[in-house]
Order: sequence, then C-alpha cells, then structure tokens
Amino acid sequence: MRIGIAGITGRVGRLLVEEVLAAGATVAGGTTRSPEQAAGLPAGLPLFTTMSALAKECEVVIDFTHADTVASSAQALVGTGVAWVLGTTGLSAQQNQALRDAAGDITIVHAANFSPGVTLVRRLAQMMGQALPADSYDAEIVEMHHRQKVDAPSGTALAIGQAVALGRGVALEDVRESGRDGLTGPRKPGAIGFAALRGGQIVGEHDVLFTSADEQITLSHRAFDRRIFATGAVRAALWAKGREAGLYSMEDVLGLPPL
Ligand SMILES: NC(=O)C1=CN([C@@H]2O[C@H](COP(=O)(O)OP(=O)(O)OC[C@H]3O[C@@H](n4cnc5c(N)ncnc54)[C@H](OP(=O)(O)O)[C@@H]3O)[C@@H](O)[C@H]2O)C=CC1
Ligand SMILES: O=C(O)C1=N[C@H](C(=O)O)C[C@H](O)C1
Repeated sequence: MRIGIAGITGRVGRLLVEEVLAAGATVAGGTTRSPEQAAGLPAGLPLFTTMSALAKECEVVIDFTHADTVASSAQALVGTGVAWVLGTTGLSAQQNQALRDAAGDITIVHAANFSPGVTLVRRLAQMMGQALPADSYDAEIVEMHHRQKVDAPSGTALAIGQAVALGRGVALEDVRESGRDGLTGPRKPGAIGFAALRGGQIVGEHDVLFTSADEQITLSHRAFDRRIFATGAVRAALWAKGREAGLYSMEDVLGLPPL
C-alpha cells in the first residue's frame, strides 16, 4: 500500500515515515513547502510542494499540517480516489464544511486525536454528560501542550467537550466558555468550560472534571510520546483504503458504535 504524508517535515510527519514503514507499507512521498527542511528524512524520499502532486503517487494520504491547508487539500483530493486521513486541528466552520463536502466524493477519516485512549475518554465523557445533571455538575476541560502549538483549545479538548454536550443533549457552541479573564461574573449554569495551558515540550494532556457541591470526578489522559498519534493514523490509513466515500471517525476505525 502506497501512503503519502502531508507535512512530512513536521513533528508528527517524521514519526509517520517510521510508522508507515513499520506497518509494511510504502512511503510514496511527502509534502513540504521547503524541501531543504527534509534533513533527517530517508534519502531518496520523493518530496512535493503540492497535495495534487503527492496524490498522483499514493492510495491514501495522511495529513498533519495546518488548518489553512484544508480547503485547498480537499479541492486537490476530490476526484482522485485517494483516501484522506486528516489529523490537523483548529479547523474553522468553513474548513469543516469543506471536509463534509469532499466526503461526498472521497473517503476521509478525521480525528482530533488518533490515540485509542482519547477515543475512549470521549465515550466516558459522553456517559458522564448524560448521567450527571448539568445544573449540579460543572464540566470543565483542561488541556496542556508544548509551547509550539498554534491552536487553542486543542482539537481533543473540543472533541471531548462535544461528547459531553452530546450526552447533555445540547450544542457545544451554545454552552462553551473559553478563556475566562477579568470580571467574568459567576459561572453560567450548564456551561462547558475550557482552559488551555502551554509550556515546554508537553506532548498532550487532557483532564475532564465534573464538580458538584459534594464530589468531583476527573477523567485524565496523558500522551507520553506523540508516536501514539502516528501509529493510530497509520491504522486509520490501512482501514480507509478501498472504503466507500464518507466522513469517518476514529470510532469507525476501532469498530466502536458512533457516539
Ligand atoms: N489528530 C491527532 O492525533 C494529532 C493532531 N495534531 C495536529 O496535527 C497538526 C500538526 O502538528 P505537528 O506535527 O505538531 O506540527 P508541525 O508544525 O511540527 O508540522 C506541521 C507541518 O505542516 C507543514 N505546514 C505548516 N503550516 C503549513 C501551511 N500553512 N501550509 C502548508 N504546510 C504547512 C510544515 O511543513 P513545511 O514547513 O515543511 O511545509 C510543518 O512541518 C496540528 O494541527 C496538530 O494540532 C498533532 C498531534 C496529534
Ligand atoms: O498539537 C499537538 O501537539 C496535538 N494536537 C492535537 C489536538 O489539538 O488535540 C492532539 C494532541 O493533543 C497533540
């Protein structure tokens, strides 16, 4: 199987090269805006500056880049039959719409976090949202990442928040409280709060807290090594090949029922 890697010089991109090879697949090439950054990648690896050029060489592309690339990548992949495993976070409403539109024609697996652990945390968060009344249990999500991260709250924090909202039968946009600062007034009843911390080289930490007057329940996930994201994405790529067009999640890849 021929897998292309968009963002091949990145933190996750470089690990994807190793994990694709470890899975017995072929690295068909990768994209970079500046091929001189390719130091340390295996010699002779084909490098391209556009998604269209990479798509001609592979059956599946794994993409960990930047939200700004999503619309043009969707345009480049539609009509090619190439499946798209997308790990990029920080997507706007329009960029998410571009994904849904492209999924009418190609197979897309999109996950804010490809680790099996976070996939299960989301499920537990949904159950807690459903079981613990929103007027007495305050839901807060705290995440911490490395200092280079460009989006906040993390895609994972938002995906966990969506699971809690689903459990509560509300839309996250209606109850989301991010970035409290200054004279905020008391916490809004039923709010789902987010706090984002940044520092050093932290790979990814997420805590979901449900706090009432009488007790607190915390779900915690710690990624010790970002290789967990690369192995999950390669697993998704192997699963996606030849699959019917549509927008799929990590739940689909792991064979879990949808949230
Ligand atoms: N779903 C998941 O499990 C995970 C998701 N992520 C997400 O994946 C993304 C990448 O993370 P990470 O590898 O740490 O980031 P990096 O910045 O290390 O790598 C991203 C690569 O994408 C390329 N890139 C960056 N901006 C652009 C742009 N505007 N246009 C085209 N290419 C661009 C760069 O390559 P070059 O300069 O060579 O062009 C860069 O090396 C982020 O959105 C992050 O949140 C991260 C970890 C896990
Ligand atoms: O940028 C990162 O590093 C990570 N991004 C993803 C996110 O935004 O949730 C996943 C993981 O936490 C690492």
